[in-house]
Amino acid sequence: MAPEVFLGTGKASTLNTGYSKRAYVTFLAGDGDYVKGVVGLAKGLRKVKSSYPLLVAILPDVPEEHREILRSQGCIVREIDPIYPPENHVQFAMAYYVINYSKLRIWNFEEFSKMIYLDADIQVFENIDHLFDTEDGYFYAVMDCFCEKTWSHSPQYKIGYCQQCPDKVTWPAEMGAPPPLYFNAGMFVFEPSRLTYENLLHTLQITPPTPFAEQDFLNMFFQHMYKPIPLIYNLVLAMLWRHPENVELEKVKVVHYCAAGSKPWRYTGKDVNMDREDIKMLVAKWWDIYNDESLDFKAKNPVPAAEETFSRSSIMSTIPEPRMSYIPAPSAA
Ligand SMILES: O=c1ccn([C@@H]2O[C@H](COP(=O)(O)OP(=O)(O)O[C@H]3O[C@H](CO)[C@H](O)[C@H](O)[C@H]3O)[C@@H](O)[C@H]2O)c(=O)[nH]1
Ligand SMILES: O[C@H]1[C@H](O)[C@@H](O)[C@H](O)[C@@H](O)[C@H]1O
Ligand SMILES: [Mn+2]
Repeated sequence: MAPEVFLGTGKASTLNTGYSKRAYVTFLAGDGDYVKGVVGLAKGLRKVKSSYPLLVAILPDVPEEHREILRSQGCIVREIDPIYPPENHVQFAMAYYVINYSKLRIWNFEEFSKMIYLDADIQVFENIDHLFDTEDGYFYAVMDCFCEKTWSHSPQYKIGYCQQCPDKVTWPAEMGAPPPLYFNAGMFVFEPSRLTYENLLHTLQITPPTPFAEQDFLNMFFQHMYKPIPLIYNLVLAMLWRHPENVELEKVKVVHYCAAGSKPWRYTGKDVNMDREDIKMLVAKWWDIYNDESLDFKAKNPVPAAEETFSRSSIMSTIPEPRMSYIPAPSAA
C-alpha cells in the first residue's frame, strides 16, 4: 500500500496517523566527520522523495553545532545514552565497533511502529519506502559477505566459505552445521518495542562481546525472525569484487560505503580496490547529493517549537531519551 495520502500534501501530520508512525533512523557518535554522512543521507532521502522523516539517535558527545546542522537539514535529533557490553568483556569486541552497542536504544522509540535503520555511511539512491509495508513480526536485512579481511578472525574466512556463494567452498561436515544466515547490520527494518528493548538489554548483559559487536549480537538475537532481503537494499561494496556475479549495479537502491577507504568524505582512491571505476562513480554520486543545495531542507510550514508534531516540515528539537535500564560504562572506557 503506497502512502499516497502523505505525498505532496506538505501538511503537518501527527503521530496518531498510521503512516507518521514510520521513520528512518540513523546513529551518530562523536564530533568527527560522520555528521557529513548523516547530512548526505538526509539529502538522499529527500532526493528520492521519501515520505518519512529521518531520526538521528545521537550520543551525548555529538557537539551542539553538529546537532544544529542536522536540525537545519530537517532531521529529528534524539539524544541517547551509550550502551557498553558488560564490564570486563570490552576487550573481546573490536574496539572500533564497541560504540555500536548503543544502537540498541532505537528499539525504545516506541512512538514509531516501524523503522528502517541506516548507517551514516549509507546512501539511498532510490525510494525504499515500500519496505515499511513488509509483514510485521520479522527482522529484515541483507546478507553479509565474509570475504574481506575484517572477517579473518572467523572460521568462515579461514576456510574460504561465504554464504554469498555457498557452493564454491562447501561447509565441511566435520565442522557441524553451516552457520545460520548472517546479515549486515548497516541497514535493517524493525519494529520498536519496549519489551524487545528490555529483552535486548538484558540479553546483552549476559552475552560476551564478539568482534562485530552489536551486529553479531543482533544476528544471534533475531536469528529466528530474520528474513533476508535482496542486496539492492544494502550493497556492501566488497560485493563488487568478491561476488560480481550476484550484483546488478543498475538495480541497486541503497549503497553502503563500508569497505576500507570508501567513506566518500574520506575517500582518497589509494586503498585497495578504491581505484575501480564503479567505486569512483559511486563516490561521485554520493558527493553530487551532498553538494546539491536544492536538496537542503526548506521549512514549508514552520511549526511553532512547542507543537509536538513529527512532520516533514517541522524541525524537531533535541528530545532527551527517558533514563532507564542504563548499563554503565566500564571504567576502562
Ligand atoms: O565515529 C563514529 C563511528 C561510527 N558512527 C556510526 O556508527 C555506524 C557504524 O560504523 P561504520 O559505518 O563505520 O561501520 P561499518 O559499516 O564498517 O560497520 C558495520 O558493522 C558494525 C559492527 O559494529 C555495525 O553493525 C555497523 O552498523 C555495520 O554497518 C556509522 O555508519 C555511523 O552511523 C559514528 O557516528 N561515529
Ligand atoms: O559489518 C562489517 C563491516 O561492514 C565490514 O566493513 C565488512 O567487511 C563486513 O562484511 C561487515 O560484516
Ligand atoms: Mn557502515
